[in-house]
Amino acid sequence: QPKLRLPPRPFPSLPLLGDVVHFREYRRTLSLDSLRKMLGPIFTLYVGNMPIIYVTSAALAREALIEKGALFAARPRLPTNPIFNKNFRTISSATYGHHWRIMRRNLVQEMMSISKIRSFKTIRQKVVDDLFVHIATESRQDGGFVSLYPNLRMAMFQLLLVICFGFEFSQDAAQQVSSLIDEMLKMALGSLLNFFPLLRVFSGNRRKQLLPIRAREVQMHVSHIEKRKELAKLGELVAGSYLETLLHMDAGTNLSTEDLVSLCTEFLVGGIDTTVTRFEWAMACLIADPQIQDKLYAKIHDRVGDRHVEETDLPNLPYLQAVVKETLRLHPPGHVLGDFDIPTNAIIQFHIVSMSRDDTIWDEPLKFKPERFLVSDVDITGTKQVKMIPFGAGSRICPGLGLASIHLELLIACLVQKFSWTNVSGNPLDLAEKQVFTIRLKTPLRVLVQERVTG
Ligand code: HEM
Repeated sequence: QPKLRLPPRPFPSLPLLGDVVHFREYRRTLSLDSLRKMLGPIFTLYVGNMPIIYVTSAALAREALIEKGALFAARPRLPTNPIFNKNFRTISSATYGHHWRIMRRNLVQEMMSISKIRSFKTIRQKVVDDLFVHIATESRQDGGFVSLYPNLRMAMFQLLLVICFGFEFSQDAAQQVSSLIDEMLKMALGSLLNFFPLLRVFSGNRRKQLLPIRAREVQMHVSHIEKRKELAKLGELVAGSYLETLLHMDAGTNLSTEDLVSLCTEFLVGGIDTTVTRFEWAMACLIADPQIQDKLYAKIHDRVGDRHVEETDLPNLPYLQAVVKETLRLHPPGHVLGDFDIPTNAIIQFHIVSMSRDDTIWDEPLKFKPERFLVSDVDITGTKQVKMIPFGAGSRICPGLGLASIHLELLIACLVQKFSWTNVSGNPLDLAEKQVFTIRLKTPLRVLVQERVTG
């Protein structure tokens, strides 16, 4: 192999191990941020014999993702991927090519149009009403306290399962899907096999662990597909589900039952944890700064009065939209965006928090300040400029952006309108982060809620 001219690196790495022995040191003293200050906006770290190139500047991200988008639209074929993604047939794992294009087009055109998103309004309202009941019941039973994350996650499962399969799930059935997806995510993420080719002699063991989980996933979703068939005969389906669009796709697409299973799981994984954890961050920031929470409540009240917030109110609530954007800026779902194949065996990662917390772009970048979005119009898709790209940018930008924005805005508006949220621990709210698929709060929110008196 010709010697690569790679971006600078902090240490000479050890044979076979790469920089891995330095990782504890990085974590203790050298954050990626300090490496950026030391080495510049692009640098290389080695894990095993694989170079990982970190891009931390908005300008370089724009050049790569927008100006040279096609080059960065590929995805690496990591050895842990094929089982859960059915040989790279899902949208997120597919190679940039024909299959990816038609599957993505189906998702965007058939599920993400404004009219389609609105068509699920009734089910969203029902999920919000059920959530109110759960929160009120839990707070009565627990001295006014509520654990937000589990309530929110269950609500989001109930919602996305209907949009995905076209019928309502009982709490138990939704819980079963949620537990299996948790198990899959734990097994699929962060495998050392991806980075240390020598360890691949052990990949047989890993397959043995993954295959039974995959078998349960297939069995579970096949039973959902069968149930959908039965309900269709009885005329009892919610029209327009994701599964329905997949079943109506051109026969030339050749989707097998296993493909359908993987695509439905992808829809749920893509749409649930990303949104729920952003929601938890938003609430944490509103609780940590009661003045912002009060201001948001007042803006909602000014606009809608004592009736419930409805989806048609959302475009008229700019401060709510600013709260959502500020949450996505300060707490995007991951610190790095995707792994992109570039020539040779290198992986390139876009370190998106470096951009959205960059003090040359943002005034007081670490402060939660929704007002910043009221004075300037920031494009969060990266099309006009890259300042923050929580949904990615370029050809592989998140296709669920519109749906996720409605879910976040609606849930925050409804919960802030209905309840006031307080931290009564006497200590400042702990906003430390941890990564579990997405970045979430290390200490889950358990806070005091009080129903607001209206009228
Ligand atoms: C707050 C919520 C969400 C955030 C922050 C988010 C963020 C992201 C990000 C950063 C990517 C990777 C982009 C890349 O690799 O360049 C992505 C991809 C994707 N997301 Fe989302 N997402 C959210 C909600 C959703 C929803 C609601 C759905 C669908 C129901 C969804 C489906 C997908 C899919 C299918 C991909 C793969 C796209 C491709 O590779 O072409 N996401 N998302």
